[in-house]
Amino acid sequence: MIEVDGLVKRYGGVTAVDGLSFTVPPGSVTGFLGPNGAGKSTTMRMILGLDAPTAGSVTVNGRPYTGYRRPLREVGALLDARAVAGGRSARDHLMWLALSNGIPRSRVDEVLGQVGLASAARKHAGGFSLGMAQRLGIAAALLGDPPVLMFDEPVNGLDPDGVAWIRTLLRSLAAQGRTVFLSSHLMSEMARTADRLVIVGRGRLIAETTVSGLLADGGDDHVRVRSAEAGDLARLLAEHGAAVARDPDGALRVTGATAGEIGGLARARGIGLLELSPQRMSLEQRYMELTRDAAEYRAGDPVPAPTGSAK
Ligand SMILES: Nc1ncnc2c1ncn2[C@@H]1O[C@H](COP(=O)(O)OP(=O)(O)OP(=O)(O)O)[C@@H](O)[C@H]1O
Repeated sequence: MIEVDGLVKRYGGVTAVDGLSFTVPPGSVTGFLGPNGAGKSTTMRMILGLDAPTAGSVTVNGRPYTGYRRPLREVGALLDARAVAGGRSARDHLMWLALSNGIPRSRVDEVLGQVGLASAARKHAGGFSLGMAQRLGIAAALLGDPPVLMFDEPVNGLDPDGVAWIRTLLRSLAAQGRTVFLSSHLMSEMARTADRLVIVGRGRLIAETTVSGLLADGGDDHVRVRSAEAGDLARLLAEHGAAVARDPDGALRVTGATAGEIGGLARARGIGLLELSPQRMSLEQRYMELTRDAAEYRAGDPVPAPTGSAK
């Protein structure tokens, strides 16, 4: 369990984290989401005691991370896959970590096998591809068999096989009852990996929810209906208490009635339908809507087509 309480971090005039409170419970994968610059990495560094909070506190299984004598046995973390001394072999790197944390040497070969690096164990980590470096970082996180695991953007730069492998690994670690916390700015990735979501923007909490909860809160569900007798249908639906608006292409945008109810009313009145489709806001759209005001950098309007260009 990770408990973040009123956390604040200021760097000079920049407030990177601004009164953040949330909980990461065991037994599930919790995604930490937010646009670039939202304060995710800063928060993760404070969880690991690599940065001191300006205010507030954070505990891991009830104690500050820095209070643990053998921290790798409590929390395994991958913050920056490239932060491995390049001259060492993968095996030596892990061996050094194991010895300094009182972890049996036999764990080194175990975790190298688990992440698929057994055949590269004696190669210099400095020559590793990004995917291999990510795997080595994950091996280091798993080394102490810790109950809490934390990963900053673990799928960055990985090929689809690597992404699928990490997803399965994270889910199995959570299924074993561990606390799994990972950051990403990609909602699509989180939707497939996380159960719970902590969404931040400009250092503040925007939502602490589940993937299904976020979808259910969408609030913009409607039914799109097209008919050659759209005017009659719109009047009929309004008489039955539905709200009807027009899309630019002439389709009706109906709220307050299900697709089944609309179809039933139209059939009873002999009105033919050309299209009847329930519309749900996607997780990605919902996320964009929530973080719209929090994005630090946002693209401007699309570049207009040159005038007089052929269509
Ligand atoms: N050491 C530092 N000194 C000054 N400002 C910093 C420092 N570290 C982070 N910041 C600033 O704090 C804010 C939050 O940065 P942080 O890296 O935590 O965000 P993030 O959510 O991890 O972003 P990204 O998705 O781009 O990695 C940013 O405005 C960043 O410029």
